[in-house]
Amino acid sequence: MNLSSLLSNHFDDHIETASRTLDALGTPLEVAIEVCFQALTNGSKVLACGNGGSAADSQHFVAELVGRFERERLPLAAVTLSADTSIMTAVGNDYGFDQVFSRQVAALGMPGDILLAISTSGNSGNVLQAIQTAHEREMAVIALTGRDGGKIGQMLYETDVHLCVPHHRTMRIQEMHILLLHLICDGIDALLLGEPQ
Ligand SMILES: O=C(CO)[C@@H](O)[C@H](O)[C@H](O)[C@H](O)COP(=O)(O)O
Ligand SMILES: [Zn+2]
Repeated sequence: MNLSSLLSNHFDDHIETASRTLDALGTPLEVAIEVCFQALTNGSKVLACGNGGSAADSQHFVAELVGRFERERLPLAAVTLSADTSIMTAVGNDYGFDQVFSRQVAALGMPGDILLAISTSGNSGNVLQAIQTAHEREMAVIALTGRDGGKIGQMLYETDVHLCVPHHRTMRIQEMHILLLHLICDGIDALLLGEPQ
């Protein structure tokens, strides 16, 4: 086992994937920033969800909106749907795991709000149900996926934003997702505060 070549292959693949992601997703990423900016400055909010590493990513993103990213600004309205263990266990236990996010979207989501849905496969049942409920609530959806976008890619509306990372490995897709989420934060700050000095 040559660890050094294993690691260097990862770095090479990461860099190459970042470049392909910019080519593939630069335009929809700009749209995602505009959609978030419009909603957050119009009194609407972002609800974010995902499983496993994507649950952590949704919390990370929400923390940067409610707290701050790099510069001082007003707090922005965002809630993660994967952090409340009482809701997760009660809804999971009483209604099924597929409803742990959709139930919260039904409770909190208003027309004009945004659902930020994260799934590397695009096939997690609870994320699919959250998107369906968001559509019923007249919310816009920003979906972060990978591979071929899975079932999420097939259920999004034209007005939604799909950021599908062009890679097949979960780890690499997640690495690009956190980059995309940081760039959404930076883009929102640029629209709110102007270009960084
Ligand atoms: O972080 C990782 C793997 O890097 C895992 O925790 C991963 O997020 C979990 O297996 C998720 O359940 C995968 O769900 P999804 O991305 O396919 O929606
Ligand atoms: Zn992981």
